Amino acid sequence: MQSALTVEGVCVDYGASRVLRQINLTVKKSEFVALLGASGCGKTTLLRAIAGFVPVAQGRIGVEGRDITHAPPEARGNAMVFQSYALWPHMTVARNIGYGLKLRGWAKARIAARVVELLALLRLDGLGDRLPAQLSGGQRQRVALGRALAVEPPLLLLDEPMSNLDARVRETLRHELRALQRQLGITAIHVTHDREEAMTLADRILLLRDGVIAQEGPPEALWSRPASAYVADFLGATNELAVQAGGGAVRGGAGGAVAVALPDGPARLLFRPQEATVLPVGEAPPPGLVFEGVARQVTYPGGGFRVAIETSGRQVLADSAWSPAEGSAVRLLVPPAAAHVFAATQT
Ligand SMILES: Nc1ncnc2c1ncn2[C@@H]1O[C@H](COP(=O)(O)OP(=O)(O)OP(=O)(O)O)[C@@H](O)[C@H]1O
Repeated sequence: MQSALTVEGVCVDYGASRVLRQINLTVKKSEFVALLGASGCGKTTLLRAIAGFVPVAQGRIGVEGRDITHAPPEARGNAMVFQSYALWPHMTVARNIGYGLKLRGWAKARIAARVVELLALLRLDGLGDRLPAQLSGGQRQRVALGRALAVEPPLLLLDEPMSNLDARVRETLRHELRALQRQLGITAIHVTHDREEAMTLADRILLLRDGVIAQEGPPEALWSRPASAYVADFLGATNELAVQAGGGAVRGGAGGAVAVALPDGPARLLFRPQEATVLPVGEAPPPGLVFEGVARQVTYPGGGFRVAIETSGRQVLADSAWSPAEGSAVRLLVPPAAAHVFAATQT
């Protein structure tokens, strides 16, 4: 099947500095791809290159088989939704949504019917006559989405569309957007620096680091099989300990079976606090990497305890069903599936 979007070996420069290097991306029809990464990694630049606002220094961009590498933005047919909504302030909601259709020469009655349909789809029924200033942030962003969807673009480009909204509205809109995208079979590229947003919305995540792809794949793959310590850390494995084959870490489980394969030489172990456990010293540990440590601080964020453990000269966090006394000896268990191990030489 023809791809909705192909990005091949794309490089982008701002003056003398290259901010995107050799980016390859193929997006299937109806697929939702999130461009994720830390501030300055180049995700907005990539979206803007796809939209046609930023010239491509090298490589090729194709939409539905057409080469659009050098086409002006208006000739690409994409729709874009911005962080700032960018609605016409003097136009009603209905006129904002119908604007693109009017430009395409649709008859009034046909536009009106389509607008009613979109208002219902976006849960904006009855708000068609309001001005943007008379709406909440979440409603404004739905109008912006409606305006973008009205023209049934081959590609919907979303540039941090939820970052101006408060956490609860963002979460609701996230689920609505996902449902809408599935229902309408829209192909979308979504820029975000919010890991959870990317995980919830996307079929596939492209994680960028300093202008190159750090890893690409479905959310579960990045989460459970990060390709590097950088990706693991970005996806929440913020605890780090040094390990060595045959060194500091004790293997747990029956007969001390090797539960986690360690590379030769020094290695970095990364893991998420919520996937580690705290055990009393006397208890035989289940399989995993086990570290002897001291509980330094115990907090109760809700649902269970979170313990700061000092081990091997470092402090790490782990969740715990029980509350160890501060200053007492404990064991930290990192189960096999939670242990992300990388050679220390890798960056
Ligand atoms: N117009 C510009 N001129 C020169 N350099 C730019 C320009 N726009 C962005 N940059 C630089 O290009 C790099 C990538 O920027 P980009 O905006 O794509 O990052 P981003 O991942 O979207 O970050 P953020 O999440 O902060 O928006 C950064 O180092 C940035 O400083």
